[in-house]
Amino acid sequence: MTVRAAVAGASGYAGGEILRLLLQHPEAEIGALSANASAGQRLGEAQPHLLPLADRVLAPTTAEELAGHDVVFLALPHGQSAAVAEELGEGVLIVDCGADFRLVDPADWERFYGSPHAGTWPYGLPELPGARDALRGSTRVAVPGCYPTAVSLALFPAYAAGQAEPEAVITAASGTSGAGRGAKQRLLGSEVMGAMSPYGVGGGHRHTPEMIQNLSAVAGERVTVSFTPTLAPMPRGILATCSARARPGVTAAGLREAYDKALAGEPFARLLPEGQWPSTAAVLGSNAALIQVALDEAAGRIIAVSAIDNLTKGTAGGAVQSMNLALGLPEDLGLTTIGVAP
Ligand SMILES: NC(=O)C1=CN([C@@H]2O[C@H](COP(=O)(O)OP(=O)(O)OC[C@H]3O[C@@H](n4cnc5c(N)ncnc54)[C@H](OP(=O)(O)O)[C@@H]3O)[C@@H](O)[C@H]2O)C=CC1
Ligand SMILES: CC(=O)N[C@@H](CCC(=O)OP(=O)(O)O)C(=O)O
Repeated sequence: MTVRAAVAGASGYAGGEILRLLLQHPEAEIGALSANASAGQRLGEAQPHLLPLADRVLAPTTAEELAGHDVVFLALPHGQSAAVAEELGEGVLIVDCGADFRLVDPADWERFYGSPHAGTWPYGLPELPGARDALRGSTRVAVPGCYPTAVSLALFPAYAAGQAEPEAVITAASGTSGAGRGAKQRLLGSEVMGAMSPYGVGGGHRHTPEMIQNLSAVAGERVTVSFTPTLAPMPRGILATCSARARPGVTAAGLREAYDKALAGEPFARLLPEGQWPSTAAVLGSNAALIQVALDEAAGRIIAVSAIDNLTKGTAGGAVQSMNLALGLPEDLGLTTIGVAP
């Protein structure tokens, strides 16, 4: 089965990572590549690491350029996907890496993104209960945000087993590529190198409602989330440290059993051996999510930590994994858990 794929936003970080993965996917054939201000340029100017595509010229992002493919990946700024998707119509698989179709509640969308809600598509985190079945055969996929990917994978086993109280406190460090390519003052080398800094503190980060949505669906009750993101001086990677009060009677052995059960057979979400903790260095360029959990008995809290590559499992790898499911291909086709180290 040959899958002809177009990538809109091919000059960006997410688009570049999708192309890196598609170049290694045995069934993918790369069709149209589009961008905005860089339309007309060679892809090699924006993505010098993608040598086989270096001479391909970026087209403008229009429905005409993106038509005639089996799958269209949208790696565009928030709010740009809905119009393109509507013009492409039914009958083509659209995998949206933006936030436009992730949230169920329009009020959440309007509050955090400030525009009318476009709708809700099947959510591209197959590891969550029920998500894999919803993705099979779907023609639409909403790829999760990078932080919600890391956090949901770290905590859902505790909520699925009814072991955590419905309040989670999360701190996550992200590499700077999470912010995309656009110039932003807080991302200047002189600001980022040698420093770690929080942002979006106090419930203001737009990924908070997405985490609440995911964890509440698994818990069967509303889970509150206090989320503090921090920017780390590295290009890629997220390390999420998540904590929730343990329900009475939870033991370290019972907690580990719950994680073992929830992650059994998962090709990419892995519970590490006891005593070994996740590190972003171990997932560089890999689609793996490494997870570890402990019970802090003195504090009565569950501590779950996950590491992902924000551009791979956190975006493009999750997008390709979901594409495979939607098209009936083996879920792990073209994806790897082998990282690059040191
Ligand atoms: N970076 C990450 O870790 C993650 C990103 N995502 C999502 O992926 C999407 C892309 O992010 P990212 O690659 O980081 O961003 P970048 O800023 O690196 O890239 C944005 C891309 O969109 C294009 N573009 C910009 N404005 C428009 C427009 N008005 N119409 C059409 N195309 C446009 C740009 O083209 P040009 O270069 O020509 O301006 C570029 O190709 C976002 O929705 C982001 O939320 C999701 C999860 C994680
Ligand atoms: C470091 C950094 O700035 N990260 C981005 C999150 C990137 C991401 O995954 O989010 P979306 O797909 O929702 O844009 C941020 O905090 O806004």
